[in-house]
Amino acid sequence: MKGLSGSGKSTLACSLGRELHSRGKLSYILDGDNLRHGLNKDLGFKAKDRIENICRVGEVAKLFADAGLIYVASLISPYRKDRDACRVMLPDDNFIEVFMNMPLELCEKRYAKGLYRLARSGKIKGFTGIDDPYEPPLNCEIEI
Ligand SMILES: Nc1ncnc2c1ncn2[C@@H]1O[C@H](COP(=O)(O)OS(=O)(=O)O)[C@@H](OP(=O)(O)O)[C@H]1O
Ligand SMILES: Nc1ncnc2c1ncn2[C@@H]1O[C@H](COP(=O)(O)OP(=O)(O)O)[C@@H](O)[C@H]1O
Repeated sequence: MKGLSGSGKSTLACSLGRELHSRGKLSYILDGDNLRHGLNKDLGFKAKDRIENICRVGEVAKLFADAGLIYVASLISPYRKDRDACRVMLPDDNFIEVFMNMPLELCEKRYAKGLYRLARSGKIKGFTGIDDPYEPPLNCEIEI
């Protein structure tokens, strides 16, 4: 799942995880926001750190896929180049890119964490969708 904050990535990832569980499939959700508390806690939001973040999640996803698990990666993943690098890293039938194509205004309205407000007022710099870019995918399998 890729998309702006508030686009519904985590919500959909959780629903999918529950559905897979109910069908007896072993799955794991790799949520960007959560991984940033552990595996990726040394990373910030400058382009270089986001690239490293996405690369690491791609590597973990590869391990999960090798172990026969279904992974659901839920990250903003704003740069096309890094998403495409993950696509190359993972076998074709293991990679379904889902783009949560929600208008920024709707994301901003739904987002409960208050970060858009801080970004709008300049208290947070480099917030995706406000003063950091989001490059929409050109070749995703699913667009919502
Ligand atoms: N500057 C800036 N830009 C974007 N997002 C920010 C920023 N600072 C903190 N946050 C919080 O981090 C969450 C996104 O982390 P990700 O790992 O998915 O981002 S990325 O893929 O590396 O771009 C994101 O949460 P969700 O999008 O709701 O998961 C934000 O809560
Ligand atoms: N399909 C939907 N319709 C209405 N509200 C939604 C939908 N999906 C998510 N939400 C709500 O929008 C907010 C942001 O969703 P979330 O999954 O946390 O987004 P993200 O992980 O992309 O930041 C949450 O309050 C969530 O309950």
